[in-house]
Amino acid sequence: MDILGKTTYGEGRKAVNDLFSDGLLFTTLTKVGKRLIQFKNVSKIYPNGTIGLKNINLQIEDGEFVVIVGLSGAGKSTLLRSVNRLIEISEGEISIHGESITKAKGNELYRIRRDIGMIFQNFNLVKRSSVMRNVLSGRVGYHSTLRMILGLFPKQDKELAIEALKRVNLVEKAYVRADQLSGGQQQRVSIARALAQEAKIVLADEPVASLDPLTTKQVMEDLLRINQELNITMIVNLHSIDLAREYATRIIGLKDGEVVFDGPVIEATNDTFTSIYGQDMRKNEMKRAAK
Ligand SMILES: Nc1ncnc2c1ncn2[C@@H]1O[C@H](COP(=O)(O)OP(=O)(O)OP(=O)(O)O)[C@@H](O)[C@H]1O
Repeated sequence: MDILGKTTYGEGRKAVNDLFSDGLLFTTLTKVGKRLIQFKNVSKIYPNGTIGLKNINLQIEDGEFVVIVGLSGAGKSTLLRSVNRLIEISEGEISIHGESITKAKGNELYRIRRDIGMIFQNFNLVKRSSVMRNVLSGRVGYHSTLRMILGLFPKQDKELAIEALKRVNLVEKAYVRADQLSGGQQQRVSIARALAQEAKIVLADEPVASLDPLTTKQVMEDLLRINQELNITMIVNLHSIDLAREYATRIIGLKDGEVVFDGPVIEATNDTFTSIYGQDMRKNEMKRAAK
């Protein structure tokens, strides 16, 4: 059976067709070409001397669903946040589709970042604003600051925001205040914000860490659906081995700032996870799964 399940997949396909017929996301989808994220000899040493990353060399291809796993403190957030320079690396270079984000300045940096959406554990929404306003904030990179302060979003942006909300099944909440939604719904609003941004890459830093199992599944399914249907590259930090196995096409295991495993999900055996997490952690996870 398709991993998405027949119903959601069918609905998703219909949404894609609708978007094409509206012409809304047509430009976005036709712009999609081959992209990749490349880490060359990347290290990060924090000002207090802590090593965050040690000589990372990676290449992530267009459309991959990469899950980064590792113990707390292994360097997952540092790796993820270095992609869009939320964290500045100390050595090496990161390039995106052949352009160095490490060296980019001013408008060039702004333009590269516009293609990268970010999803946080705590959702990072403006809680007192409406869902719609939060989703529209994904468009700020496309307009002047003055226009954004005045909230003057063009009609096409509003249509894009509505389509993004439809994709995460939240269109009926468009004019509800963000803090009136459940945690899972708020996370799906942040996914819609990344869609409205027309991000080509989504970085998700522990996106389900504060959610219950059912909501976790909904959020992971949304991420998978936009990965598969819009070919948006996903890089997701997760603590759960089971979720990594279920959703990733590729798993990167980090330990003490170094890549200790990098391969397709099928090659990530129990021994692989034991080497990343240690014996006790792996056993705990297996016990939980058996319950
Ligand atoms: N701002 C900082 N200053 C100093 N050290 C830091 C800073 N941020 C992270 N570190 C350290 O860098 C290392 C990697 O941290 P990072 O947050 O990337 O790990 P992680 O795998 O994401 O952990 P978790 O799963 O707990 O979020 C850890 O030793 C951490 O203590």
